[in-house]
Amino acid sequence: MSKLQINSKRTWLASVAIIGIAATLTGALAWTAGWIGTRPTSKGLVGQAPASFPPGFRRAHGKGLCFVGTFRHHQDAQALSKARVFTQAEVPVIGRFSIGAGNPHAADNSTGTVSMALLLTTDDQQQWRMALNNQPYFATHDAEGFSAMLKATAADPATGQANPERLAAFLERYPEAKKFLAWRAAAPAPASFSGVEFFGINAFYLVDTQGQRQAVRWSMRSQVPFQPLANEQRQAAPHDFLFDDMRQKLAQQPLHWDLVMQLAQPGDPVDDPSQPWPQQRRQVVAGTLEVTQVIEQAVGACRDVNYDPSIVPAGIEVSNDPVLSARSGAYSHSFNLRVGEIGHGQASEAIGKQEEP
Ligand code: HEM
Repeated sequence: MSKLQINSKRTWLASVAIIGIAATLTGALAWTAGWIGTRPTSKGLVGQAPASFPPGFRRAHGKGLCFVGTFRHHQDAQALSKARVFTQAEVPVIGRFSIGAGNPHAADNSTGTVSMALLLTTDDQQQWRMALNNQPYFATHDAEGFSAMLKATAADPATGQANPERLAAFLERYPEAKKFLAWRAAAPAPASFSGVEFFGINAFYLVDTQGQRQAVRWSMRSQVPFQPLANEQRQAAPHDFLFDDMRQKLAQQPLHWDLVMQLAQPGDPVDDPSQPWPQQRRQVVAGTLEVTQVIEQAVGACRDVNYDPSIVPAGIEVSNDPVLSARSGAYSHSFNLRVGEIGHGQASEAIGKQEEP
């Protein structure tokens, strides 16, 4: 056996190489875990949400109402995708209406964001999960931009307004956000979930029986007209007006939304959710959702669902949109936290149980 020569050049070179490899691996681990650098992690993204709410609730969109319904495909969808949802006559749906606020006790007029989440399960146990908002596109091209926008538009405690310098610095880095902020300022608030069009925002691919892939973005377009709410009415609206309206409407009759696929053309930006495709792109109605009943979220099946939009069945594929993968990580982190709190008996309110005396 040869002896280790401490003073030899080879030994030193080998030591330097080993230290270098160890440092690179440690750095990579620290970066992946989010200990160093500015890359957003799931923990960091969820950490942006207000934290002082009761345990067991979603870290974003905490206030919600479960619903059940049925999805029925339209024939036109079959040419685009081989997914089982487009051949099975009726697919059961577990859904959720929510508002954008994190606080499960927020007033319904506290945010302009209203949302729909869907879980479709076909008879072969494949699932398609979606989480859609009333905004037609995302503010920024990546998830860092989402965090940066929350900080840049937060009210300065001294003035009650966004800090103009911080906002200008954000817009210099994310100029695409200007059109989103303008849209948000002008968009009429909804008087009801029932007339809202909900957008999936991120792009996906539909895959047909021949393996052909078509990039699409989808929305759930209501079959009843949008009802806008004037500012003064909105200020005076009761605390739970949006959810109470759904409880009342669905006690009378079902509501319907069409699943609309917008088809990209070559050159349309597939992986940037801040860039909507031209209005005139072909649209295909792929099916209709019938919502029949709402159930309170503390006891409804939607409570323990993680509506991760990257869970899609065969016949649908995710795109490389970085916001889609960031969402998947953030939802899973939020889900693990809230289900952990329920599992540890810390979340009596979230599961509708009285506190033990
Ligand atoms: C970087 C971007 C985003 C982040 C970090 C983020 C974060 C989150 C988190 C943490 C939750 C709670 C998940 C749970 O506990 O189950 C959530 C829920 C939700 N998000 Fe996002 N989100 C992002 C983008 C979007 C976009 C683009 C949309 C719309 C297309 C959207 C729509 C929703 C909806 C509808 C829910 C409620 C789902 C439910 O009812 O369970 N989010 N989001």
